[in-house]
Amino acid sequence: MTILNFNVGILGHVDSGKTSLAKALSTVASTNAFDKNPQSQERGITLDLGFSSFPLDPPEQLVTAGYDQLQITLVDCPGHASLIRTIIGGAQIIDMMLLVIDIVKGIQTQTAECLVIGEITCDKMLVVLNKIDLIDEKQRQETIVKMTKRLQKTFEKTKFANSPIVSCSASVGGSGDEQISQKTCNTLHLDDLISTLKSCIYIPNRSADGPFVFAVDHCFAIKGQGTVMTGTILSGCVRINDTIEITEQKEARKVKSMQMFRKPIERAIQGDRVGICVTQFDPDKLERGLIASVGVIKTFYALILRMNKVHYFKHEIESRTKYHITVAHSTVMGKIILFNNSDNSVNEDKDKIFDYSREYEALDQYPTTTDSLSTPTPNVYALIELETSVTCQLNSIVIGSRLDTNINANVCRLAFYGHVLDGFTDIDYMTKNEIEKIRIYKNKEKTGVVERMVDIYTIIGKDLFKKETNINLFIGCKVILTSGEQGYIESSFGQSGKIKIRIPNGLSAEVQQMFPTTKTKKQKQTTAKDDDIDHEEKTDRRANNVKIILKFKKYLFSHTNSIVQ
Ligand SMILES: Nc1nc2c(ncn2[C@@H]2O[C@H](COP(=O)(O)OP(=O)(O)OP(=O)(O)O)[C@@H](O)[C@H]2O)c(=O)[nH]1
Repeated sequence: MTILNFNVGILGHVDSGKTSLAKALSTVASTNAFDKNPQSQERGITLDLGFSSFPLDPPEQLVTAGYDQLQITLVDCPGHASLIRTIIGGAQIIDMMLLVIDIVKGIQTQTAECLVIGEITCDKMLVVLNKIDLIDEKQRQETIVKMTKRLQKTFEKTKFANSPIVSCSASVGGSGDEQISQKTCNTLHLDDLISTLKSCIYIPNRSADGPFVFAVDHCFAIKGQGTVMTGTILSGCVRINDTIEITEQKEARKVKSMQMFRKPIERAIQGDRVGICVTQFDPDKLERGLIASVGVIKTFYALILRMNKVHYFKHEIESRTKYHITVAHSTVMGKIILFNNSDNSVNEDKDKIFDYSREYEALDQYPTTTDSLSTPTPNVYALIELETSVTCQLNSIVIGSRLDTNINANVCRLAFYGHVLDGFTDIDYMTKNEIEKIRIYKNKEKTGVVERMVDIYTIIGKDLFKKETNINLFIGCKVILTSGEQGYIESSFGQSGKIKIRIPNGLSAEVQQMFPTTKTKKQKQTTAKDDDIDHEEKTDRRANNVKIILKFKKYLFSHTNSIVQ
């Protein structure tokens, strides 16, 4: 028997009827489905992901592909704005989205955010106009047609143009803890919904190959059995007796038994929703997270992404700004540094990911940082320094958001999205090897002035560095004078950030005229009058302003001092 488990996320604004719809459609509920959590019941809102399922007759193309059963797993996501982290985590495991819209209210703030999450995480959407029972029967059809047209216009601009829109009433009546078997039948048009859903089913990627990675959404103990972790297999396959690693804890355990919606199973593959039972693991140690084949998942302290801006985000994405970074089921703070790929050969080939660790012949070929991103732009990359490490696999979806924005502000809080290309796995990621691993620099320019000439080959420069700058890092760096001469920094001079610059070809006669040479002891014993003149001249000459320009590249990470020219 080959079963395809197809994961359908139910997303939408708070109170649009997502949980009611999940209840109306499902025949099997998993542990936390339908707001069973006591806090959910108290507050009357969904606080966590709820999983439930129902079977469907497999459509023709599935049968042809060798599946004889189709199981739809519904992932009921919370709608409340403050729970967007959970929604993002849930959306990353779905094959298709059901976007629930209250027909009376139309598109609301979280409807729009859910649309963005859907655009980032999945390819198909089915829109459900819910609560049609609230519209007087005489006006119902007309209202449905009007709302459908309005939504079609909105979706035209998204990747979900031409998505089917169905209307229904999911209300099952009664309180939140009501069992499915007790549902009353005041639902409307659910059959239409189910047949449209069926027409949207496609054959998703389901491969048993590759490393086993499993996104855990709940973890609990069962007396006499062990600890059960429920979740969705993101890649690979798992069998009873396989050794798996609970990644954050770095603890390895053997799979004792497995269930898929209460039926024992021996083996499960990518896309399946299963409960995995292990022994001697304290369930309090894991709430959400990843388990995987040993050594597959890494803990990253910094991530490198290929990323893009969310179209609806009203502000610029600014380098050196902090965002909420959601990867897998974690949301942490991270500082983003944007960089561009200046390697033209890659720009031409969209699918080619440039090698940010390669050596380039000329320094201007290195990727360099950009300050901000105001519109969605291809070929933008980001380095994200995380405040708390995250555990994820390469290629995971990352969403950057400003969840601190006032939730009543009616604006999209999702700022950018991308995929993890690489990352730094060691807390000590500033080691030499790691610096070598990623060669991304920002262009810097410093300007100073010539204070005086020591001899025609040597000048003293100032205003280039602060007193506290470690000038040793810049020794040997090339500088250019605005009068045309080239030179290099030979050493620091004194304690106030001044530098001695060597001009191998010597200063031009014109520049020599401009600056007094350093006085010898003898010269210093001049009269006070002479000294006054000299001082006056110095000021005048400095007004001519021969500037010293130092161009260099500073390594991208904020806490490293590595520079190149
Ligand atoms: N009249 C009517 N009420 C509905 C319908 N669907 C849901 N409701 C009611 O709307 C309220 C919210 O329903 P839920 O299913 O909890 O909505 P939700 O979108 O899951 O809510 P959150 O998860 O908290 O965002 C409940 O009182 C439901 O009984 C419907 O089709 N018609």
